[in-house]
Amino acid sequence: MRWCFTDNLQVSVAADRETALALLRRLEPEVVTLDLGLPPDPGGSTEGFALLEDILRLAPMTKVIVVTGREEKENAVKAIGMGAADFYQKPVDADILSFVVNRAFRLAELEKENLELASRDNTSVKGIIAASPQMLAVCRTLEKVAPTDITTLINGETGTGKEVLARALHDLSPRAHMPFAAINCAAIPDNLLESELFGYEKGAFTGATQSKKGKIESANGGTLFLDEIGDMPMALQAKLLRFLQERVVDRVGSLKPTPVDVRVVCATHRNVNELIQEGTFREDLYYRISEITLDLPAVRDRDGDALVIAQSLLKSLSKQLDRPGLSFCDDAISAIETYPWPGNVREMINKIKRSVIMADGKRITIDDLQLPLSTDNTDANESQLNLRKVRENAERAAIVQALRTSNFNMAQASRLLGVTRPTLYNLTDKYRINTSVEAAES
Ligand SMILES: Nc1ncnc2c1ncn2[C@@H]1O[C@H](COP(=O)(O)OP(=O)(O)OP(=O)(O)O)[C@@H](O)[C@H]1O
Repeated sequence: MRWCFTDNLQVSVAADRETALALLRRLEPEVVTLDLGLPPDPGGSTEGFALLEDILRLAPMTKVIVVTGREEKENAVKAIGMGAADFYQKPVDADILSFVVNRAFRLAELEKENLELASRDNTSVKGIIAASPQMLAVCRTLEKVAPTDITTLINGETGTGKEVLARALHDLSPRAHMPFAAINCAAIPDNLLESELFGYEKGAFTGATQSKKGKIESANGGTLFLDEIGDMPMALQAKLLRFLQERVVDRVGSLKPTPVDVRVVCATHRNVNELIQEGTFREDLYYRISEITLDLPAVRDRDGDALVIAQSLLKSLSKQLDRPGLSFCDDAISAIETYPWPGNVREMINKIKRSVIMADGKRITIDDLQLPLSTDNTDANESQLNLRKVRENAERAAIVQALRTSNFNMAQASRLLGVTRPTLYNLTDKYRINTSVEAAES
């Protein structure tokens, strides 16, 4: 088969599964052509499929082209289903095979470029510090939803940033220059919520000496944020539903409906489906408010975000409290990474504020943070492609850890790692490590 390919391709040939895997580990080929008929089952396909599975497990980016016999359409379909990039039927035709192989190289190249772009990607949503894939996905959805007028429901535990997200939806919308009015439905007594939301006319009740606009009207042209919508009393839910359907408000004590143009964003930490089952939330209202739902993950479910948010909060809070030059000690870093943060970002703000005030020296300890000592010993030993990958992963992890420990100070991090600053810059370029906390904040 060697002669099918042009001189600019390096071709290595393996006659069995073991040799093929050894070559895969040593050479990390971008493209593999795989004949399913391998010994000890040259007439069948079991060994070929086993090898396909091994290759895709060890090096999932490899483009595998399965070479099958003329009558083996089923095998070709099965291989593609397992993750092969393409298939090719024997007998070998040099032109067609080199075309298929070149196409696979192009695909590999495009995927690599894509991955690079994605790894550079970061949230650019104002007020949201995040670097985890989970939050970046939320931010991408938010950017798509923001310019529309669609009624959006944000679900998330307390302190996850639902209000921050609602403001971002407003700021990224054409309504950004108009008002953003927020009301917390759980914080206002039931008997006052109606007049707060819908406003009232003079004389509507004792003490109503003047008419007053409600929150809905004050958001006219902009965005109305209804926080803790799950806590809205049933009687008001009917009135809100009418507003959402007809886009007019009836002030308390008025017979004349007023048209209002607002985009509505709601949020809750409660499970609305359960509330519907219990009979405390109207199902028809739920469908109205959840044209799109955004599920905000808890901090513990965002890979790597806890420390990124903590470092950024430390920076802003130490500035605010006039305690410059503070950083977390190693134990504190591990504790931040492993603590489950039940109160999410709000709890983080409180704990870090306390630690900034309490720290005796320049290093913040777990006691300052009032966090338990981490007992985590991660690094589940996954099968890795080869020693170079193991080294690279370890090297990358050590650099990231040193940068975090030194609060992204390159000079300090290079001292911790025992390398020169230019070497550290080369390494962060090589592993495309973001060297500024600000990049995750912007
Ligand atoms: N990703 C984030 N980056 C930076 N700050 C954040 C982030 N998420 C939340 N915050 C901050 O955490 C605090 C709590 O956020 P927010 O009030 O939006 O949470 P919430 O989910 O609406 O909480 P609740 O359910 O209790 O109303 C705010 O001070 C907010 O600025």
